[in-house]
Parts: sequence; C-alpha cells; structure tokens
Amino acid sequence: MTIFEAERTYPPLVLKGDNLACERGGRLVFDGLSFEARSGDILLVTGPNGSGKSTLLRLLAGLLEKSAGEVSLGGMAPEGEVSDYLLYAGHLDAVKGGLCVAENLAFWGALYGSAVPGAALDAALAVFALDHLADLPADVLSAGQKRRLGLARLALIERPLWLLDEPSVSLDAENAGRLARLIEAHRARGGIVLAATHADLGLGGVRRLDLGALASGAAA
Ligand SMILES: Nc1ncnc2c1ncn2[C@@H]1O[C@H](COP(=O)(O)OP(=O)(O)OP(=O)(O)O)[C@@H](O)[C@H]1O
Repeated sequence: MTIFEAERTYPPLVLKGDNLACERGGRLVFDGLSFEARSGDILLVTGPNGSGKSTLLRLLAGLLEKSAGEVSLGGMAPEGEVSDYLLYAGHLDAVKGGLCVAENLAFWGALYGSAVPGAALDAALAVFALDHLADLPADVLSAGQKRRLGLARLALIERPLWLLDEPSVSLDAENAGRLARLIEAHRARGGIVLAATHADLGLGGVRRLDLGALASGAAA
C-alpha cells in the first residue's frame, strides 16, 4: 500500500474560526473572519496580496496572536492540543541548508515526535521524486526542489490538519500534479486542508474562503 492508498485514519474533526481579527504592526489585517472546515474539506484561502492569507494560516498554526475571536478544533482527544493535530508548511519551506535532503526529512520527523523508519523516509522522498537527490545538501537545491522537500513533510508526518501557504509556488506541472494527488489522498483519509493560494491547485470539490471579499462581509 502506498501513502496514496492509505485507509481513513483520522477522527472526525471540525476546525472553526469565529469572528477572528488580527493586527500586525499595529494595523488591522482582518476583522470579523469566520469559517468552518470539516474532515474531508479542502478550503482554499484566496484574496489579493496583503489581504491576510498568510496571517490567517500563521494565526491558526499558533505562530501569531489573534486580537479577537476564537479558534476551536472539535473532535480532539480530551487531553489534546490543536498544535498536536496540525502541520504547517509556510512559504519559506523551512529547509535546513546544512543538512542533506534525507536528513532534512528525518529532522522534521524527529521534531514532530517520531523517529523515522527508513522505509517511511524512502516513501516520503518518493512522493515528490526526491529519491535521487536524497544525499544532496539542501542548500544546493533549486527553488522547486526546495519546495518539494518542504512539502515532503506532509507525506512523512501524520497530522490531520494541513495549513499550506502557497504550496504550489515554484512547482512545475508534474510536481503540481503530485501535490494535488497528495492533497486528494489526505482528503480521502479524512484530513482537512487549508491552503492559501493564488493558483488553482488542480483540485475538485474545494471550498473557498475569500479574504478579498471579507471587507464587503462576504467571507464565511
Ligand atoms: N511582520 C509584519 N509586521 C507588520 N505587518 C505585517 C507583517 N507581516 C505582514 N504584515 C502585513 O499584514 C498584511 C497581510 O499580510 P499577509 O502576508 O498575511 O498577506 P497575504 O494575503 O498572504 O499576501 P500575499 O498574497 O502577498 O502573499 C499586509 O498588509 C502586510 O504588510
């Protein structure tokens, strides 16, 4: 069985943002932002430059403070934290240049609390066809290769809630297709995906949260 064929493994979850507001540098980025995403949902966070897409994902990832509103994740284990359920892939890839490609992946696996068996590492490398680059120092990778390495974490670390910031930037058509298949497989397993994007990620059945429309009260 490949990771694309894995059976549903995640519990039913509901991520809710209620009346969220966030300020950066003393300026309000958004206000009154509410949304809901359930297991199996792909929510594309759209809107013009500066509308707050990255800000929203960082807020949900716990990397920024909200100035108002509530975030909740229903369906968690009673002792769970939202951070235990999410995987954030920011637009800067978080690649460590001094480590080789395989070491980068192993590092992330350890960071998220699990030693990575060799077979799992190989499977994650294969998802974005990074096998032949496994021993290469990450700082010599091209922009698209770094992006593929950053995204390979998604195939390695088991978390139901993916927060993806511009995941398809720098990807060629073949790798954009791999990303789409990975996201589809995550959805089939009952995962939730929030992706900030200017691109059509090549996915069917998505929902949209348009931050550009928020100013006119249309986001929900
Ligand atoms: N560190 C910061 N300090 C102050 N303001 C910031 C900071 N980071 C972002 N901002 C501001 O917050 C607003 C939202 O930025 P954000 O990066 O969330 O937008 P975005 O919708 O993701 O944009 P893009 O489409 O260009 O990626 C912008 O006006 C930006 O200038």
